[in-house]
Amino acid sequence: MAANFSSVPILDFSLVSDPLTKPAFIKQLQDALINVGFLYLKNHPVPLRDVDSLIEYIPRLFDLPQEAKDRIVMANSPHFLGYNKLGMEFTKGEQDYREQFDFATPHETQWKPGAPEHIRLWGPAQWPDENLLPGFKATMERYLLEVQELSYKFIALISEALGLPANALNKFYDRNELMQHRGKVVKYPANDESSSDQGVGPHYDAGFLTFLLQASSHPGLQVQNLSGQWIDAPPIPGTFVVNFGKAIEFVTQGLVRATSHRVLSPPAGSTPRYSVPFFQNISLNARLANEVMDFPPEVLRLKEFRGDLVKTDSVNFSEFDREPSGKVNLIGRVKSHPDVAERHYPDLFKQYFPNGIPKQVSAY
Ligand SMILES: O=C(O)CCC(=O)C(=O)O
Ligand SMILES: [Fe+2]
Repeated sequence: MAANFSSVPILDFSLVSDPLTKPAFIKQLQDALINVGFLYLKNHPVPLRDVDSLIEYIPRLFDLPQEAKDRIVMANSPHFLGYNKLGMEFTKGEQDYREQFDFATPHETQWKPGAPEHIRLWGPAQWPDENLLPGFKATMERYLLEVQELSYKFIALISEALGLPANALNKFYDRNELMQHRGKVVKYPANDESSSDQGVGPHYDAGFLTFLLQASSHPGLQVQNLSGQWIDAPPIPGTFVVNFGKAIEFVTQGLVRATSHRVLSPPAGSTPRYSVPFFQNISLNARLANEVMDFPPEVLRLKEFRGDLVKTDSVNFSEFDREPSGKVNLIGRVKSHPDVAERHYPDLFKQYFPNGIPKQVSAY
C-alpha cells in the first residue's frame, strides 16, 4: 500500500509491557513513524488523575487577572519562557489566534559568561503567583516530569522500530539534570471578530518528539497527508497525540516523517479549545549534521515504498547546518520572538532584525 493515511492510527502502549505483544506495537510504530508522522497513544503510563488535575487548572490559568499574566511575559526571560497574549504570532503571513504560556521542566541555567550563548536558552520557567493559583506549579511540573519519562521510553521504542538497538538515539540526550523540556499551555478562543479560522497555521514541529494533550473536547487539530489533504485528529480522552519534528526527520534521513499540522479556531460563539503540547528537547550541543544515522536496508526500503513527500502546505524550516542544535533552536526563537531577543540577545537581534522589530513575526 502506498501509504496515504486517511486517519491517525491509535497505538496501545500496554502492548509494550508484554514480550508477546510488544512486536505488534513496534510494527505499528514503524508504520506511524514512516508513513504518517502522527499517532494517538492510549493506555500510556502518565496517571490520568494527574492529567485531569492539570486540565482543571487550565481555564483558571487563563482567567487570571491580565496584570498577573503580564508580570510573567516571555520578554522577561532569556529562556523564552513565559506568557504570550493573543495575536502575537503569525504563520504563513496570517495571524494565529491563541494565547499561551511556555513552561518547562525544572532547570538551573548552565550558562556562564564566556560560554556559548545558546547554553542560555534553557533556564527556570516563570510561574504565576502561587497565591492566585495555589498548586498549579506543582501540578504542571509533575505532569511535565511524567511526560518526560514517557518520552525517554518512547525514544527507545522508536530506535527499535527503525531496526536499531534500543539505545541508538541516546547520544542525542545529556544526563537528566542537564536536559530541559518545554511544555506550553494554549488557549484557542473562538475567533468571532474575524473571518479567519486560523488558530495556528500549518507548520512542522522543530525537535524530535511532541506529546500533545488535547485538554478540551473541541476538534480543530488537523494533519496533512501525502496528497495534501487535511485529516482531522479530534481529541480522544485518555490519549496523547504524538508527532515527530524536523530534527528527527533530518537525522533519520527522512525515514521518520515530520508532518505538517494546523489548528482551526472553534466556531463563533463556542467555548475555547485548550491544549498542552510537550516538546521533548535534544542536547543543546548535539550537532545533527554529524550524527545522521545508518539503517538496515529493509527499513530504508520502507521509505521508498512510501514515496517522496509532496511539497506540503507549510512554512519552510531552517536547515540544520553544522551548528549545534541549541544554536539552531536559539535562532528559531529569536526569529519568532524578537521582543525577547532585543532584550536578552542584542547581537543576534541586530543580525536578524537590522531594521528593528517587524510588524509581523513568524511563529515557526
Ligand atoms: O494546540 C494544538 O493542538 C497543537 C499545537 C501545535 O501544533 C504547536 O504548538 O506546535
Ligand atoms: Fe505543532
